[in-house]
Amino acid sequence: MSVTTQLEPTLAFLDTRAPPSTRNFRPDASIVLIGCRGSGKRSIGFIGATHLGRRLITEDHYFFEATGISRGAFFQQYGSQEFQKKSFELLKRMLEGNRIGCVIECGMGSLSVPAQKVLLEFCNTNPVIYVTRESEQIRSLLRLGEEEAARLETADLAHRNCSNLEYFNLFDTSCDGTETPPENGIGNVSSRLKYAKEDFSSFLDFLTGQGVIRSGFESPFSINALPPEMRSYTYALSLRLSTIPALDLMELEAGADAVQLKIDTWSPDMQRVIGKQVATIRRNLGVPIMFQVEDYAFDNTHLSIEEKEHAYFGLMEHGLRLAVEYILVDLKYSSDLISRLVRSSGRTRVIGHHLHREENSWGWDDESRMIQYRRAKSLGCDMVRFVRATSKPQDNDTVREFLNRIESMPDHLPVIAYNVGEHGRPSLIANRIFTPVTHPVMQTTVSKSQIRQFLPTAAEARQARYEIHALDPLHFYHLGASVFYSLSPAMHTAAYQVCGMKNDFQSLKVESLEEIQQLCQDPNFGGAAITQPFKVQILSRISAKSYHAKAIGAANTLLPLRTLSNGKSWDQNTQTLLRHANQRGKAGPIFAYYGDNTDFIGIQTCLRRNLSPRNAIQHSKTTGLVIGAGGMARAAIYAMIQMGCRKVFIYNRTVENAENVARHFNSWAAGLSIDGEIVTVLKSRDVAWPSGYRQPTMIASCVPARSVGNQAPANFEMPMQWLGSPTGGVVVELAYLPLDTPLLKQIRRVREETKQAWVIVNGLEVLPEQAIAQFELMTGRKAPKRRMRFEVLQNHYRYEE
Ligand SMILES: O=C1C[C@@](O)(C(=O)O)C[C@@H](O)[C@@H]1O
Repeated sequence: MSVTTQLEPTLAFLDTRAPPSTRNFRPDASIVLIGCRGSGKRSIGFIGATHLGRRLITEDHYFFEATGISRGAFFQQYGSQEFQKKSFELLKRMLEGNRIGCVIECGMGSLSVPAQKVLLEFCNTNPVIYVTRESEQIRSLLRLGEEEAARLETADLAHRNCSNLEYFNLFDTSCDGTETPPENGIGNVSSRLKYAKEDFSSFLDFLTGQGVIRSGFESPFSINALPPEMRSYTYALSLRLSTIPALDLMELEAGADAVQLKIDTWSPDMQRVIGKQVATIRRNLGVPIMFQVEDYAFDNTHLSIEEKEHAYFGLMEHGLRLAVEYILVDLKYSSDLISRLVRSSGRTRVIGHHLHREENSWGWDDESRMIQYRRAKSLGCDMVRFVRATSKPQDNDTVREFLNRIESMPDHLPVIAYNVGEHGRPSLIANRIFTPVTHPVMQTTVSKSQIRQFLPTAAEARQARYEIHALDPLHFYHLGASVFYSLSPAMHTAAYQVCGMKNDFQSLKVESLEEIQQLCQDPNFGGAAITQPFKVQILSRISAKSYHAKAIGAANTLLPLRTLSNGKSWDQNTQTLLRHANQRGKAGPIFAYYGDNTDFIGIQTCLRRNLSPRNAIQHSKTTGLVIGAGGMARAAIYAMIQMGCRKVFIYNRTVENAENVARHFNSWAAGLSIDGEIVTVLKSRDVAWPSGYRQPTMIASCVPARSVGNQAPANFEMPMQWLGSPTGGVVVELAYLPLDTPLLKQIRRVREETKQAWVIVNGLEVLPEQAIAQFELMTGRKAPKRRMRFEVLQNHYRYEE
């Protein structure tokens, strides 16, 4: 094959058309899914519609509704020509009639040429996502022979040209039974597609732009509230595409804020490889991706300069299709090509990249760099990155001067600037945005690149900031009346160690709010996990609360508010709170507190993960049931409401406490103009399930399974008349001492007897999820989730009687 024919897929695309769309869609634009049979579009569509609360339209169903017969039957009855005509007509109508508010799954109709034209046009206004997955998986799912599979794959490629986005539907280990159940030995009907749910939901959050906007307003200390380039000192783990297969990406979590994915090899058909690795990084590390195509990717290709340029921009287009969060474009390319890329970048932020290799120029004083900065800005780049390969230590001093020059300009762009090479480290440590870092695992298992051997790890970079007192060691606590058995210290301490933080975390038994306040006045106080009986009471000592803590009426996370570096104290303004969030990690006098709630996040994460498609939430029909009336019960009710459930029942031994909780939520809901009573009390265990309501499919038990103080253990078992859901549901047990509570034993029994699909989530599954969110609130850094979950499993046996 000649070089030119090899290049065709990339070149043809770039040369003959304008970018397929600007990828700027209105947030409610309908999302269209296309792809071959077996790619998983239907499940993905279902996940997407549930996540966004939209209507799911499938082409097959639409066809059936319109014609009264299935596509197959229509084909049989009217022949191929008539079928093609009808199919096209209906596809067009389905798309054009549903431009907003839906998730649309296209079936086989999208393979015809006229349909692809319509889809291409749709790309101008709507996300059209090509869903693809591992060829072997499609083959085995559809039981195809080699030839048939090859034919399908070739036909499927046409989908790439009539879509503007691409989603690689990574194999989900929660579906094949190879995964150890999370509840370590208690036995479960494991939920399927739990990773796919998380992956595709975050893909959509990015596309619709909902994530950041919502977080900033609702919880200003959440790490999603500010894009990484606006946070202080962020790290980008540098990964080369070709080395990923040799790595266990799960091992690489270490407090990096992004992954810098360097495309270091090239072949004309590598889209699938890149798609798969982008999906793998997302699933394992869950941080934004910075996509960069290296010049040396083309070293062994014998391409001409022009062909390299085409291949480079072909890969960049592919990065945009995968909706990477950041894309780096080399400023050496022509202004035309760069602005074309910027125009089609949608929500992806474009970083103009400028690399200087020469040793003998004027260091960072060189005017050419300012020229490049201005050019990048005028071309519409969102950020600029300057990298200088140097062997002169004095170059580190001039980086700061260069940055000062830029930062003194009005409306300047965020700028990344550092030296690489033997003497580059001080400038890497001083750089504020996306400092490239490596990981200890890569230093040993993957051959070192010349530059990588001089890169710090995220932990080292952070430690260096402690040395110059830019960060202070802080004290964190777990505070409550009976905290002797908490697993929080183990989880948080392990996470500090992984991330190179010099904090400590201890559990302390406290008797009163005064005692809490006294402890938390220390200038080195970093934050506290608050537990019973203080979750509700603590609100009286908190000046600023997240939207969630306010709505729940309880906080489990207490954070200090200190004087800001600009001398200002605080006000309720979100912008001011974001500034406080950006000062995390520094000690100083405390004058007020901020409260948030992560219990609801833990519960919601577990409910979402484990709710089967048959029990997907329907506003008007789904009901929830919460046992208990403490802070955790409030969080459980809120989690269910946040997921779209509009009717939650509550039962508690002391009815009056349940009534207080119900009153709280009902007046909150009235303020949001939600009609009717959202929370209703079940007054006794003997009452029948209220008529007119479906049986609950989401249940959370928030009562201790052991005795607390002089209270007897709840030993709660569910009245059988409340367990009548024919489709089962999810039961979340919040207690984890003992792990196998009377309720869980009962649910397993019921499951055996009735064969109803009840999924059990035990306390050890929720606990790390709330702690992960809490660590992120407390430190502003991505939590090492795997490590925190591992600590729970390692340590809980110590507390079992
Ligand atoms: O309720 C809990 C559990 C917990 O108190 C623990 O036991 O570690 C930690 C709190 O953050 C959380 O809200």
